[in-house]
Amino acid sequence: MIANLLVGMLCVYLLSFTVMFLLISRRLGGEKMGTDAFAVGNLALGSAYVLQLLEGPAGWSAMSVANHSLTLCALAAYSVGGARFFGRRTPLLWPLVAVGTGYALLQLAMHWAWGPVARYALLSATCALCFAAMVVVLVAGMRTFARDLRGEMLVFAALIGGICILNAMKLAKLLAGGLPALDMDGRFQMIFYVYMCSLATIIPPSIVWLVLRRLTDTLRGNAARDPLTRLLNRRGLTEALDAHFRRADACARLLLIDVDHFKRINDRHGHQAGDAVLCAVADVLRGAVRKDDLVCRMGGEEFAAVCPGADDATALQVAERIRHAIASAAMLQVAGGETVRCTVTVGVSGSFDDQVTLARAMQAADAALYRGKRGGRNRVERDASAPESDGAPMAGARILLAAADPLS
Ligand SMILES: Nc1nc2c(ncn2[C@@H]2O[C@H](COP(=O)(O)OP(=O)(O)OP(=O)(O)O)[C@@H](O)[C@H]2O)c(=O)[nH]1
Repeated sequence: MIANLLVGMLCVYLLSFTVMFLLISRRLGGEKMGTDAFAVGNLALGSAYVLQLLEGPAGWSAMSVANHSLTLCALAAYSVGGARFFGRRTPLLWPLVAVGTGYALLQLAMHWAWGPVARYALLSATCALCFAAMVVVLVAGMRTFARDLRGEMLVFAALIGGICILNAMKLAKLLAGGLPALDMDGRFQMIFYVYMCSLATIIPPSIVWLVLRRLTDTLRGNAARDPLTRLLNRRGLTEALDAHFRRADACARLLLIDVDHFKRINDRHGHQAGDAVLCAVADVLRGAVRKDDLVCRMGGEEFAAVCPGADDATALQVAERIRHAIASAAMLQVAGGETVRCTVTVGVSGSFDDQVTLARAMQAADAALYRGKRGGRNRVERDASAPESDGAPMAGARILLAAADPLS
């Protein structure tokens, strides 16, 4: 009686979360993060338990065969949901049809060859194996595809490990005592369904939490990135620098990088070509800086690179590397075979070590950049007010570099 009540509660949990997952997946539109598959999984498992309530004591009936097949389909749907959550394009419909039909035929064969106990034992053994495989995938995922969700994967692995053990115990009981082991008033079935109810209470909201976490991470990432080039934007740079200054008190230097005569590229080749050139510049910048440097699009055709821990000499080297890399790169091939090239002028600040001194560094780099523009473009200028420290090899306040301007 109590076990039947628990199964009834299970049906309510599972079916209400079916609706919840469906609503979330509709709301998410394109990137559903597996919520559609989780809805199908819950629907299949909820329906299986409804059939179990309707079919009465364990035995042979079409309802029981459908119940076992739906249970297996639910496991397949949850696996597909998990794979989709982690970005794998996994089909849902044909695996479910294959699992459902294949398992129904297998049940018939088992029942015909070895009788009803074998059919129930097959379900417990298959479930135990599937859950064990899920635990292995979750634990492996903690080191590979789900490194950012270690805690969550551990909790899922522990919960699923529990139901795996209970299924293995059910198998042992069935093999030892036959169908009476599945008596719904027995102690074991009570424990089994209390555990299942706990799982149904904990796992679906945890999946909703995972989806929420992914969404907020994506939103935060989008708010911190420039949509055209996917470089950090000003806000992303400020946040990244906050995090850097919290971790280390080493100073940094700022490079302001402005594409020369960018308006001419737009005017000559169109705004779309201009956008493509900005993306190509962003790619060159990514490749020209060191691993720990931050690259950002400040807006328009202006970019910035922050070099944490760099002294004057290093910052100037990075600036010159960037200038040279951009000047030598073919940015875009336009109709008629013409190659679009561009140059940049770079203003290098003195050192800064927090947000307040960053604002000053920004002004100084901007002033240096302005001088570079007035001085003919395609060059690196350093902050004239900053003392030449750290053995910087610059003799004067500025370096003027190969100034052949391909656009002038
Ligand atoms: N294609 C494209 N153009 C942009 C974007 N943002 C700003 N621009 C254009 O960039 C041009 C910047 O022009 P200016 O500020 O005169 O600078 P410039 O032509 O690069 O000249 P100097 O900086 O003095 O060398 C303007 O024509 C803007 O419309 C963008 O996202 N895409």
